[in-house]
Amino acid sequence: MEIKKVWAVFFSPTGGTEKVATTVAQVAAKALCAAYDTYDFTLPQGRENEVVFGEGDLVVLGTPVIAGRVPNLLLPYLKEKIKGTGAIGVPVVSFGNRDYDDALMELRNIMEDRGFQTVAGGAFVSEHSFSRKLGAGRPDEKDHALLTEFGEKIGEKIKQGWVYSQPAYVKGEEPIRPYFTPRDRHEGAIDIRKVKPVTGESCCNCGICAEVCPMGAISRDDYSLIPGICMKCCACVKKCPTGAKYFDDGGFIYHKEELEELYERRAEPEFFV
Ligand SMILES: Cc1cc2nc3c(=O)[nH]c(=O)nc-3n(C[C@H](O)[C@H](O)[C@H](O)COP(=O)(O)O)c2cc1C
Repeated sequence: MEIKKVWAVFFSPTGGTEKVATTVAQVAAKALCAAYDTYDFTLPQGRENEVVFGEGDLVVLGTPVIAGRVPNLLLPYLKEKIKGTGAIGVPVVSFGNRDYDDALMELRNIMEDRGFQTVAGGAFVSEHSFSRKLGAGRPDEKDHALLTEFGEKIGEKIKQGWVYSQPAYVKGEEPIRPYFTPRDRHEGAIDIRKVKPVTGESCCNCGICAEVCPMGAISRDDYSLIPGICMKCCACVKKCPTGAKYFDDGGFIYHKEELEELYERRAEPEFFV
């Protein structure tokens, strides 16, 4: 099977998933002596048109893990606008040092349904969207060695004459489990679905927050207003040059602090080739 082009295709509000998908795809392209290209569907304009891959393409498709799953706000795009038509697929997810639960298996299943022939899959750690502590500095040198090993193994597997017979094995449970729910001290569910960041006085009206919001949720007339849906990806928080955007919701802060406390240990990437 000849691979002509290896693609890194990703949704990456704060850059972790992009690092994961592009590193794996670049290494695999080199191993297969194939061309390399990227497709970024982080911003709303990147999700307007259909993207069709086909025979001769190897697509490394990456999303962050949200509540142990593929981000539900991306499902319409993934299930309607990305087509595999026989391309080889590699699902990759990046998670913030807690766990990836069933996200990798869910992404593999979506790729299969969209006509990709999955050959491998992997879950890698990046800094957690909510935090500067959780997964800080990840993917680091040790992660890069594993990302490289994964990309090389994909190349080797295909060069050795791999022929598709069934979806790639990845870790996860089927049926896919429900979304991970944060809990308070009394085991009550913390519902952060409607929570949105607030804007402090240091806002200098540069508009970067509105430009980087993957949901196009921030008003272009008044950057302190968020009329659209917020997925809490924290692109606006982490990319604000003056630190003006932040979350002040009690449930959100409790959950973030609890994550930082409970998941201080180093989670390791896992890949399946
Ligand atoms: C709403 C939300 C839920 C998340 N849930 C999880 C989770 O269940 N497990 C985990 O380890 N990380 C979780 N994360 C962290 C992201 O998966 C992680 O930071 C990811 O690398 C971000 O990708 P990006 O840098 O490409 O934006 C969550 C992030 C957000 C915004």
